[in-house]
Amino acid sequence: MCNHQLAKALEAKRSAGENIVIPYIMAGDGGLDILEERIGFLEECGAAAVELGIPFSDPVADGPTIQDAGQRALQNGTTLQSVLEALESFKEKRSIPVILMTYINPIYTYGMERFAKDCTNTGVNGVIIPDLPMEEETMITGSLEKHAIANIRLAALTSPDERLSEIAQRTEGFLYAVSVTGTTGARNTHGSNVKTYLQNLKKMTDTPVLAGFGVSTPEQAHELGSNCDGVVIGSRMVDLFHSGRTDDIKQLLQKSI
Ligand SMILES: O=P(O)(O)OC[C@@H](O)[C@@H](O)c1c[nH]c2ccccc12
Repeated sequence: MCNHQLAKALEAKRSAGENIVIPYIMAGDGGLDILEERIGFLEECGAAAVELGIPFSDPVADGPTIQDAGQRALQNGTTLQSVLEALESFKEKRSIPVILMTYINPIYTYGMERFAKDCTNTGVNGVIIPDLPMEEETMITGSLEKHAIANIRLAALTSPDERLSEIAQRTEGFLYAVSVTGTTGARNTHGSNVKTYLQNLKKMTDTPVLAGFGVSTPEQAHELGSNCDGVVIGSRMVDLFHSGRTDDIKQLLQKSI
């Protein structure tokens, strides 16, 4: 699968009238040998795609839940390379798109061209690189384009319209609308400005717009999803997997769609 397949998979959900839901999990949290099972389970629960975090020592966009998951994954020796190897080992067995969420540093160390090529080889469809601003992205966009890996851009609540519009034009796969000013983590409410922010982004692109950060309940998923195309659920998912509450994950996903 490639870039086009991510877009296709999301479009299929959108035209079926579903709220698109993408769960985030931390690769290597609980060990890499359970990765196949977790992705398979999320696919079964109706997830549109899976966002897979690569653990990193300095995760500036992450709150405590994902920081802790990253620490657990690093402690058991998880690296970008070992995650790609794990993904390769069961790539024929999954049909759900996989998106890697990684800071630029691990990619830089791995080698950017090698990274893009190995994403294709291991069946990765897209990437989210939160600490790579638009002004710096040309260091990797050539390689990602060459290997047809979707480069999913992030919009921020604090960006002026002109910048948002540029980001919305450039994004591939979907537009990630960061819906809080702050780090990742479950929250009870979103600001009253989020509704107009999402509606505004929707006008800027035909690519699906998904809201993320602070979404942890089906109510929030539908509230935000009613102003865009769906949501990303991260910290809550990480928490539920860590405590082994798979029934709750199933319910959360099925009620959020
Ligand atoms: O954890 P939350 O608040 O549900 O937010 C999603 C998020 O975890 C996931 O998309 C993500 C994890 N780390 C990130 C860093 C930047 C952007 C996005 C992310």
